[in-house]
Amino acid sequence: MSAIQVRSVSKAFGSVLAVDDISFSVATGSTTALLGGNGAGKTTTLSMVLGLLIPSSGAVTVLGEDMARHRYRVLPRLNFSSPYVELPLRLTVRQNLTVYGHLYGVDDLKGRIAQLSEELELADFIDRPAGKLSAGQKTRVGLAKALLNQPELLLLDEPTASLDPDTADWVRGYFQDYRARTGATIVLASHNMTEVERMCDHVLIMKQGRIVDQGSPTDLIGRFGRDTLEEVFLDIARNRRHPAEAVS
Ligand SMILES: Nc1ncnc2c1ncn2[C@@H]1O[C@H](COP(=O)(O)OP(=O)(O)OP(=O)(O)O)[C@@H](O)[C@H]1O
Repeated sequence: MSAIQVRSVSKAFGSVLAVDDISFSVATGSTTALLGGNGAGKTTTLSMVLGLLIPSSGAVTVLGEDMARHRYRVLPRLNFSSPYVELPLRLTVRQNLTVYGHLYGVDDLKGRIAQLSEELELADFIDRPAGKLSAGQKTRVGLAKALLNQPELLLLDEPTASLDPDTADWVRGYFQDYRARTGATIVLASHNMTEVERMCDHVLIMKQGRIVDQGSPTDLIGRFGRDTLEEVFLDIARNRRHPAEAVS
């Protein structure tokens, strides 16, 4: 079964068509990447999957539920992190996690926060206001918030943005382990192609609101006659669509 099915979905903001008639599905238990240049429509797509934005047309099914009709049934089973969503800045990290934990109805919330604090190394700043954290510390708190309810579906918008290479590497390993342990489905939007090659079984490439290519990293690299996903990304961004054109 698919964890996500998106069928003929478009989203317009006034005259801007941010997402233009896309269809795709995400296999349960997979890690899928949503790639594309700035403004390609990735965040808009993730927001529609989360039910934060309503499509202008088309249908989104998440964990078997139609998001237009039953999104409240499915919201407790998913979660997300985004560097663009600020947590309340005056609340401490612990207070923030407590508020979100109550919203998600987490059992043994104190224990869960202690566990995440240890796993994501939040102890040094857990009683500091969220507004007084470094960018990398905020990212880690956002990831802890996203894991509070042990989601079956995790949507990650640039999960390693602002993290130093060592912490970013550790976070990637953490999510791979989380998926292996829980069978969760992960969808991530990322500009880091090495991260995508390491973590993802499937890649959806967006450009100007449309899905222009998809496949496993190995499949895409092979079809474009390239060595890395970064080179494939550049070929697509620069309209060098065929392997024969791509070798220059
Ligand atoms: N609320 C909004 N009102 C008007 N236009 C919007 C709105 N949100 C997004 N857009 C436009 O929709 C298009 C897609 O934006 P989106 O944020 O989905 O892209 P993205 O692929 O996530 O880009 P980035 O990599 O820069 O984060 C862009 O042209 C953007 O300017």
